Amino acid sequence: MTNHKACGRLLPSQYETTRRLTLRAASWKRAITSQPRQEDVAPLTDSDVPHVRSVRPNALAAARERFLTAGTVDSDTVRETIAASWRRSRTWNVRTNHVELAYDKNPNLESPLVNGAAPVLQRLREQMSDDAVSIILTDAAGVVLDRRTGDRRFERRLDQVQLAPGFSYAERFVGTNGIGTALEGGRATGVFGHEHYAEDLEDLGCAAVPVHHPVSGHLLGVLNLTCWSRDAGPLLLALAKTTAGHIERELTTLSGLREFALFQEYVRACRHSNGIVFALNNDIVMMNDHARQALAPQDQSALLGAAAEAMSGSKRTALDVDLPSGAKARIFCAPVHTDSGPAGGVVRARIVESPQGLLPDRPASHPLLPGIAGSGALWQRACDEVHAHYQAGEWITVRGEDGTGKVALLHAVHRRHDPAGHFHVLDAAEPAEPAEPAEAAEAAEPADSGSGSAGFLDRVRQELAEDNDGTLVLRHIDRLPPASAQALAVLLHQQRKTAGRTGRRRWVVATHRPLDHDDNLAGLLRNFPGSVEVPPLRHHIEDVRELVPHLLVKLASAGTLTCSPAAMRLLTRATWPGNIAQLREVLRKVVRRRRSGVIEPGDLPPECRSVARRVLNPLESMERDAIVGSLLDAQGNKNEAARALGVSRATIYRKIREYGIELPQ
Ligand SMILES: Nc1ncnc2c1ncn2[C@@H]1O[C@H](COP(=O)(O)OP(=O)(O)OP(=O)(O)O)[C@@H](O)[C@H]1O
Repeated sequence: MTNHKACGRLLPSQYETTRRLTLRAASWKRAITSQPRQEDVAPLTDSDVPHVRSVRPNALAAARERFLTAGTVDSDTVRETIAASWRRSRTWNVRTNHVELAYDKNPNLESPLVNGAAPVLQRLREQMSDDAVSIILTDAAGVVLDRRTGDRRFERRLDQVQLAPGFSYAERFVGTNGIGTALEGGRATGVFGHEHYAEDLEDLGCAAVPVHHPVSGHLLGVLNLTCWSRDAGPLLLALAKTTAGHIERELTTLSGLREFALFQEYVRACRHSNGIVFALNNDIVMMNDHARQALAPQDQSALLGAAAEAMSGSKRTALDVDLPSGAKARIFCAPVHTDSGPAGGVVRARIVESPQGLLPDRPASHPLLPGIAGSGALWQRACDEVHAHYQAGEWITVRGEDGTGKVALLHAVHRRHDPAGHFHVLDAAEPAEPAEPAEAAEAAEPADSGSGSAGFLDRVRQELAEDNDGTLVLRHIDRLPPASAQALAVLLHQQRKTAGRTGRRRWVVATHRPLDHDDNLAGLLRNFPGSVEVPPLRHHIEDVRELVPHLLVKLASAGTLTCSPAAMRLLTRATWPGNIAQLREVLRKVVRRRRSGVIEPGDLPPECRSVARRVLNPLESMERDAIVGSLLDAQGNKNEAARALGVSRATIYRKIREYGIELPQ
């Protein structure tokens, strides 16, 4: 154990040395106020500000000891952020008594982050003069890229704990610490003294703030300030936030110049080519219409991947790429440079071979739909059918279990053709707004009393009366009482007649669950000549692999959250009775606790733990549904269910075991 650690442990009075703290605080205040645009500093929240000053350090040390020996956390002493990080550190089996890290001898020191941050770090270093504070920049994996320290003794201390260029301070290697915990939580984080998981770090205080790309929002790295724990305080975090803000502003300027240069080259290439053109760098992809039409999504990804690799050599390159569809493309990559470094590159591509023989630039068979994910056969069929009905202007019903993505699919088709057009959803399940008692008594139709359907009919009437083109979705029409369904049928019938006369084109779609019998809705359904079925998620379970990253990007916004193979295995084996809506809800719960890093099985809520033993193909999951349905009809009597399905008793027992079917007693 070093002397410094001994100081941190044995001399708690040092924590209270206000004179020294005041001196440091004055120096940091000077640095904060001398930075331009001070008004941009984000306000400190309770959870940002360490309360280690109000908690006695030996109480914190005792709380840490209790956690390490008994696994219990004293919530009065330990902040929730720290307790959560301690638990993660324990799951990763991080050593508590010694810091020894892997060394990356070639970290990327030419990245836009390093270039953009350099002048900001230099400015701050000059303002901090000889203070024992280290200004540290890491990449998104926590690998230290740049470290600037005024005080030699303090610098030697950081070398001892390998807080030095090339070493990763990710939580999974070091446990709770400013850099790693800020990366895990995706937010500004201070970690002070005994809050560190590793004993070696308990004499240090760190304030770390994630730095994001100003255009893509991707996490680029972390700006971290480290000092002796006894000197640390809320101002350290304020200064770290200000500095991270300045780095992001530098990046905005640099990336604006780079992206503009890339855009100019892209437009030039599009003008001179009537084929496929891409432009890309680490943060953005531009693609012409020809590329979107001619290539299936998986072929686009393969081409982009090959082009990105080819351009890492920063020379003009031509190469042939085998695509997942079986086609072969020839790509020509031209890197684009600016004074401030590489800006990406422009790629022109030609399909030179296709599975059917020579068929250049074969159009993609499925339309690309914005904002949704999924390429499983049943899901694609639903997409194609809805798309075809939209193009024909034919009114349809879209049926499917709750949360299968009916409205999401309609919105995507609408956006593909008419992105600026009017898209309106009226929900029959939504309660009516409360009316004034007198009005309500007058307005209520006898059959609708007590339901929200009167309000729904009014909203439909009002929407139809407005002179809009675009798309109108009537959601959950199966929840309407019979009289309201009839009234709606009359309303829509009149609308169709009027539209026929005036030629006004509004696409009306109704969504509902699968119907056992449609007597109540028969009149209403006659207004919709077409009908499309959206499959339950378990029938296109392979799409979970596409849906998870897609939904995580939306839910975690700024953070970069990925799913480990083990967690993905659990997600693809769950049965998802609530379909995509349930998957989204599960991921939302995960994101609430973790904004970046990797999702492990332990991060998933319990509903994902009871799963089939393997991924079922669509046919198998339909078979499982049929068995479950008939078991439910037969109140769990397996013989009766087997008879109804026309299979033997042995078969139904085998299938129940194979599919892991469990019915409530
Ligand atoms: N293919 C998809 N890709 C991405 N997100 C999707 C997809 N399908 C559905 N979602 C998301 O899942 C959630 C539920 O989808 P949506 O509301 O469209 O389902 P629904 O079938 O219309 O629901 P309901 O049965 O309640 O009417 C939404 O947040 C939606 O954005």
